[in-house]
Amino acid sequence: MATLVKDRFGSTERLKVIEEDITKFHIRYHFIPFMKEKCHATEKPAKVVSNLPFNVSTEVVKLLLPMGDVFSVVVLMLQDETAVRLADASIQTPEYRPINLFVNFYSEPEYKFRVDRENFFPRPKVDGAVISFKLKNSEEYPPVAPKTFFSMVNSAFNGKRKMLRKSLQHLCTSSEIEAALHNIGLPVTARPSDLTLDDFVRLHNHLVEV
Ligand SMILES: C[S@@+](CC[C@H](N)C(=O)[O-])C[C@H]1O[C@@H](n2cnc3c(N)ncnc32)[C@H](O)[C@@H]1O
Repeated sequence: MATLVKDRFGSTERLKVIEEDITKFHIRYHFIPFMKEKCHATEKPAKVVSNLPFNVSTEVVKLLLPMGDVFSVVVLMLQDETAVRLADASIQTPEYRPINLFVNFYSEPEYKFRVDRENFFPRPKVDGAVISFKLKNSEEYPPVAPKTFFSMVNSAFNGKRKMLRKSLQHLCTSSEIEAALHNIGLPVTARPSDLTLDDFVRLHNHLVEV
C-alpha cells in the first residue's frame, strides 16, 4: 500500500508517506510542522480517513478524537456493530458506556453507511461501516477538566447497575451525591445509564465544589 501510494503520488510535495504504528506514532510532533510548512494559514486542519483493522478501533478513536487542533474530521471504517454503538449515545440502553460520553465530549459522530462483508477480501466474519467524527475545538468541549471528569465517569460505570450515590462514594458522601443529583434535577436514585453527557458534566461540577 505504502509503495503504491508513493509511486502514484510521490511527485506532489504535499504528500509524506510514513510507515509507523499509529498507536505508537507521535502524531502532533510529525504532523504540525508538516502542516505549517505545506498549508496556508487560512486552510482548515487536516482530515483523517482510515481503514485500520477492527481490533485497534477503540484505541484509535481514543487517540484521534481529542485532536481537534490538528484534524477537522476523522472518517473510519469500523466493525458495523461498533459504529452503531459509537454513533448512538441513547441513555438507558445496555450499550451506553463511557466511550459514548468520550465520543460526544470530543466530537459529533455520524454513522454514514454499512459496508457488507462481501466487499472485503479476505472476507471477514462481520460487516463494516463508515462513521465520521466531526472534531470539536477545545473551546467547544464541555466546561470540565477531562482527566477528573472521565475518572468520575469510569467510576460511575464500574458499578453500572449501582446507584451513583454508592458508586461515587470514594469521591463524596452519599448525601452530598444525592444533593448534587437533586440540584441538577435528577432522582437521587439515578444510575450512570440515566445521565446524558450534559448531566454528567453538571454532576461533576457540583461534586468538585463540595
Ligand atoms: C484493512 S487493511 C486496509 C488497507 C488499506 N488501507 C485499504 O483500505 O485498502 C488494514 C491496514 O492497516 C495496517 N495496520 C494494521 N495495524 C496498524 C497500526 N497499528 N498502525 C498503522 N497501520 C496498521 C495494516 O498493515 C493494513 O495495511
